[in-house]
Amino acid sequence: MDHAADAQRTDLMTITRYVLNEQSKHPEARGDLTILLSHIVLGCKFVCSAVNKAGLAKLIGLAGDTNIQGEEQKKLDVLSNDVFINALKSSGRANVLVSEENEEPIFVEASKRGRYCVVFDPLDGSSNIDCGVSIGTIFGIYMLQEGSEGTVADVLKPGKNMVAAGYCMYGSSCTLVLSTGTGANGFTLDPSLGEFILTHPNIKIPKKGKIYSVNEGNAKNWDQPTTSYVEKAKFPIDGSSPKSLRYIGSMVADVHRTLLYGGIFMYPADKKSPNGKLRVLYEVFPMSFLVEQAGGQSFTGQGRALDIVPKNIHERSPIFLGSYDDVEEIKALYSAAEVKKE
Ligand SMILES: O=P(O)(O)OC[C@H]1O[C@](O)(COP(=O)(O)O)[C@@H](O)[C@@H]1O
Repeated sequence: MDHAADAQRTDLMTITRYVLNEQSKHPEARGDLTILLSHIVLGCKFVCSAVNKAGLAKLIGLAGDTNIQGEEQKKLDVLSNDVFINALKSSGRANVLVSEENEEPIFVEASKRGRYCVVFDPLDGSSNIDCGVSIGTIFGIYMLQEGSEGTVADVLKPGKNMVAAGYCMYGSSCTLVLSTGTGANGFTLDPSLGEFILTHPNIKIPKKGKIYSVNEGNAKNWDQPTTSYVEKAKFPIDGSSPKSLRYIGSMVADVHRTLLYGGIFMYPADKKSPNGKLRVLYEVFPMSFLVEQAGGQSFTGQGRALDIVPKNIHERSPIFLGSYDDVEEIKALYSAAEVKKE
């Protein structure tokens, strides 16, 4: 009998146990973050089951409204948004909420208010919802500033101020990747237990990758550094093999692959959208936080993504994130372009 394997098989590290262990290192937080995260996890489990049975439950298709981004809302967008808002409110630990689907911040009523602010994209990858391709939920968590009762100023802060971030991918398996500032860990939902179990401890992104991920359909509008980077990836001049292009069109799925396999994911600025497409608070920041925790880096074309000080809650930014060396390459191309301008 292989006792070690048995011990490992029976000693389940659930996400709750993991967060409780993390939280024990911060007694001042009184378990509040654990309670908040357990409500986010509940929301992910609900959305996972809704996504899995979307076709059966007539949850495919449009809801009939348009969100602040000008996007037609999908039924699952609206359902996921409601689930997370209610779960966060009922946690009693949330104060200011920012959702991709809501034009204004949501201020939790005083009786249920807590010390955390949550920014989230309830269902990312909308263009892939109806065809069953991997989609996900993205979230970032800030603590209220000292003495604040909870205002939008508590979330218009650099991403490096976040205390935790994560995403949950609804794909062939349901995987939640989380960081509370001490590394990034992946948990897979065991449907038979209804529990997220630690399956990817202490994720370390490969220092250099063989994959680049970008919507090449926008290539004609790219700036020079992005064009040069993709050109080099396809036609390397140093005798190395060309990189492979992988693009799912769901940021959660593209970043998840990048975290595990290495490489670079980018949504650059272009002539049509000079600030890129992806939103700083609930897409760029959480993903950049996780990538940095896994040993990679995240760049905007001008600087470190987590140093951005957002001016509004739906602000967009170009993003280049992934393996340390790959992002270094694109940073070098941007600084060379800067030198040329001078
Ligand atoms: O279709 P495009 O322009 O390549 O954009 C794809 C990107 O847009 C997104 O779908 C934006 O997110 P939403 O679906 O939440 O609006 C990202 O997941 C993805 O990386």
